[in-house]
Amino acid sequence: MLLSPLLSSSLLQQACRGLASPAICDVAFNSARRLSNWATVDPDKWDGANPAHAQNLVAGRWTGAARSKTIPDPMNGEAFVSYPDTQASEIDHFVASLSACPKSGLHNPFKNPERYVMYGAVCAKVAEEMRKPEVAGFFAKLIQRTSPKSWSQAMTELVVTRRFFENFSGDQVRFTARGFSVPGDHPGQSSHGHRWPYGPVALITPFNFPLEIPALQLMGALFMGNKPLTHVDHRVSIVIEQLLRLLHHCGMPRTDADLIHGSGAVVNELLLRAQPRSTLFTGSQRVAEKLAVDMRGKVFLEDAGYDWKLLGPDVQDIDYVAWQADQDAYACSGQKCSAQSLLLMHSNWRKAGLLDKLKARAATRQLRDLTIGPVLSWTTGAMLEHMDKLLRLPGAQLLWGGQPLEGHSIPACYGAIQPTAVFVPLAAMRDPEAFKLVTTEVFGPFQVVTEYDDDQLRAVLDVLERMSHHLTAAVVSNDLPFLQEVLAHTVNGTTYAGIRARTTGAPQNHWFGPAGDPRGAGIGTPEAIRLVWSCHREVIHDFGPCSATSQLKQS
Ligand SMILES: NC(=O)c1ccc[n+]([C@@H]2O[C@H](COP(=O)([O-])OP(=O)(O)OC[C@H]3O[C@@H](n4cnc5c(N)ncnc54)[C@H](O)[C@@H]3O)[C@@H](O)[C@H]2O)c1
Repeated sequence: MLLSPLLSSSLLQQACRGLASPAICDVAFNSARRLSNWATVDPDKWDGANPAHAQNLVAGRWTGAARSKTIPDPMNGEAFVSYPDTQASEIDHFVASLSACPKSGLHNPFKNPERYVMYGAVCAKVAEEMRKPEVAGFFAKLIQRTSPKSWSQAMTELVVTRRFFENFSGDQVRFTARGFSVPGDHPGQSSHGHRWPYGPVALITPFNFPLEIPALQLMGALFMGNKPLTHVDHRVSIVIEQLLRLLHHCGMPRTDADLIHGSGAVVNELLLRAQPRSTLFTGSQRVAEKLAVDMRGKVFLEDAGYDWKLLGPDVQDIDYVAWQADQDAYACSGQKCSAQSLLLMHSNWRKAGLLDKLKARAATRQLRDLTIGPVLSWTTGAMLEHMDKLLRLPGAQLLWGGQPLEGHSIPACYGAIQPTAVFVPLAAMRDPEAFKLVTTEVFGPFQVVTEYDDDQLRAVLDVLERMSHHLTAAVVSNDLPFLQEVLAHTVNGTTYAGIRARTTGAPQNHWFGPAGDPRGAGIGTPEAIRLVWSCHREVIHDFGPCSATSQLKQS
């Protein structure tokens, strides 16, 4: 694959101009001048010579730390963000701020109910701001600079976030906190189920969706009356900081949420000391399992994504299916927790030429427009080493890719490889070690492809049964008995079914989260918010009258 020789901020401008409408691009690069004074980053002048300076937020005050660290620009290695490198010795304020929130929360159905309405108004105002092209462009640019992805992917993240704010405008926050009542046994008695806050809570999210994931979870926590301590991966946390500044501008009380930049280890120490009553963690399986132990089970988890797509026997709309498969595997350089990691195709699809179509699509991805780009949590060497191990399995072969990207200045701490696919025969996956290797999540532009015949559906279902994580899945078929069979024997929390099925997408209008684990969280919808950010409290009203007969009946 031939790549453009220079990659820096001008490359990002090309990336934007390559895909967005001209009007949106112009505002994206002239946004800072027209933003209100809440923003502290100017995307027009943001580079190593003019780095952004991130700040922590604690008890309503923006603060720093004794030391600071810098983040390399993923496109050229220039130190383009400095952030407070908060040490364990500096977390007292955070502990005190979180501890100041009572278990009954900042609001609940009996306390400060006007705050439900207030958050509906804040959402309406934020949505209004995000509809302004200069604000949309500002956030899309921040997303693209910190977690490089094509302009259309960055803009989609902004749009999903904006629609979420639209969804929860007006009375929708209080409707989300809706309870129920059941008539009692005698006059004056009725039982009422309420959605109750946990009070002090924590929220930890990764780098790949710097705006959408923390924004949706942060707001869910706030809607239900909690006080969240927020931590987003330090490589991208400048984005949520800017959103918090916009939220304050739109009327959110400054003391409602805290933000800590910096290392996960310090946040771990902070959680141990502050003991939030619930923690939502989105990120790797390794950290998820550690926090589950450290927090004695008081966690909701959205962890590793090893997601599969099963192409049924009925070949149709092959160009659409190829386009969707390419998007699912390689958009955002494969750094979506919902990315297609394993493609299981019925042999009819191979015969119809699907692999050639997929290979041709992968070859059109370019660094120039960020349809392929830096990988933030795997180095080039680690991804290629993993590929080599897979290629040593019996019958394995490289389908496409498998080379480092060339002609760029992406720093060596990050990865950069071509969109890659390795074929592994279904039979090879019977071996437990091979299965472990095949189902290791590579958080980059990497997928495993396999093939099955009519008489091998059981073997396919066995592979799916043996997987440990069940986030997204796609069953690409309009063959109803086939769909029925597969859906009946699988468990993924977000499963797409039908010829248009995908593994990625995660818009604000449907549940997104794993299934098959009682700790599994969800994001975005009223049901997800109720599950993750509130618990059930039953209040039984029993006001009387207390007649002599009712005393007799009880004895
Ligand atoms: N299931 C989902 O919805 C979802 C969504 C996005 C990403 N992911 C997963 O995230 C992973 C990619 O992100 P990563 O590898 O950078 O994740 P990671 O687990 O290393 O980091 C995630 C977050 O945890 C923090 N952290 C790290 N160690 C910590 C500790 N000991 N205590 C508290 N916080 C700590 C980090 O600072 C970061 O904010 C992939 O596995 C991907 O599938 C899952």
